[in-house]
Amino acid sequence: MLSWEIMRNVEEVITLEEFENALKGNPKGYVGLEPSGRVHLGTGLIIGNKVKDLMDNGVDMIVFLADWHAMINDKFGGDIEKIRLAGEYMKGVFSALGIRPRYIWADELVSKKEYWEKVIRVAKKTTLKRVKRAMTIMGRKEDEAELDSSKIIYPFMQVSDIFDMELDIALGGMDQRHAHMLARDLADKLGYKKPVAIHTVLLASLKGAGRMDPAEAKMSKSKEGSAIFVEDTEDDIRRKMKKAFCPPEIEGNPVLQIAKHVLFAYYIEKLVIPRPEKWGGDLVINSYEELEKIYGEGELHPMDLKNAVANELIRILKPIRDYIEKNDDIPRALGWIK
Ligand SMILES: Nc1ncnc2c1ncn2[C@@H]1O[C@H](COP(=O)(O)OP(=O)(O)OP(=O)(O)O)[C@@H](O)[C@H]1O
Ligand SMILES: N[C@@H](Cc1ccc(O)cc1)C(=O)O
Repeated sequence: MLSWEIMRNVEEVITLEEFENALKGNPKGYVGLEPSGRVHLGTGLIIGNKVKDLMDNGVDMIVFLADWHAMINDKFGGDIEKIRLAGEYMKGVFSALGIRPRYIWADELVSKKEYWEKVIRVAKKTTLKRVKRAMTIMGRKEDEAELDSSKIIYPFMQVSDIFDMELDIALGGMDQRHAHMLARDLADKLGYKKPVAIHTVLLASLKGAGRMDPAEAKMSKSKEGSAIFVEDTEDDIRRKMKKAFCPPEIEGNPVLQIAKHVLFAYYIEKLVIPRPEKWGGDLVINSYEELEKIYGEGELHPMDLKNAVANELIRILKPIRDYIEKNDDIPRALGWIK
């Protein structure tokens, strides 16, 4: 039986049976990150905490710092030195969050001839149409390879990373499923280990998702105003929350999503909504389900919800802010703080 902890925030597992079997051995899993900049709630607290859940269940977890992939994807204008600094910074942030996995840089894999053999073998078994469709794993649309065809190589590399590290488990948000499905389809054909794919929910942009595809409307560091970063100051968090989209509906409400997938999933058992005595005094909500019910019935004002969520985020993220204040050399070198 899979525990609640291991399944929280997981949208799909392919397949559950393979996952249960893998956990009986000493499975090796990974999640890949482009060390391309700052860490937001999605990467830090949804993915980061899932890495920890898997480690707590005996999975040898690797955080793969995809420096070469970030170069292909034009992060820091393709400046590999800055990308490496950003990777070192991410390690520090994860450690401050209490997440201490093993780290492997893509640079270690690409230095081997056998790695490039895998890239070619994967490409030989993949149609151009399928690899173009897979470009959403790098936050790009199909036609973005028209002017820069190096982008076509990226999905082949991501699949080859999985094969090269002989992984049992590949973790990522729902936006990574094209890579994992391709790896699963090709594993048997090419004689490599077939990974179990675990996909987490995607936190929506603070601006709201509307009817957009969840992968396109996700909280992302590349989309201005969409994200709360784990190192945001108290003022940043309050300002962003104030502006956040918070409709009366539950569906597609980014503030409720943070309450559900970050706060109640990992950090709190009750949410206290501070309210003046004349409006009934503080409201104590004992579960996410209760919050959804009260909010859905219009019994809780969006502004009160936003304030309560902001208060909790400020408290949870305090260790990260303390860490950054003491270790600001990389953010300074990268020009994030002056
Ligand atoms: N909003 C989100 N909610 C949950 N997980 C996310 C979210 N955004 C990204 N992830 C996951 O975090 C991992 C790292 O993603 P990535 O580095 O692309 O994040 P990002 O900040 O959105 O980057 P970029 O904006 O440059 O595409 C991936 O597994 C991805 O699925
Ligand atoms: N495509 C992932 C990063 C990644 C790179 C290489 C991998 O092997 C895995 C993941 C992202 O954009 O977040």
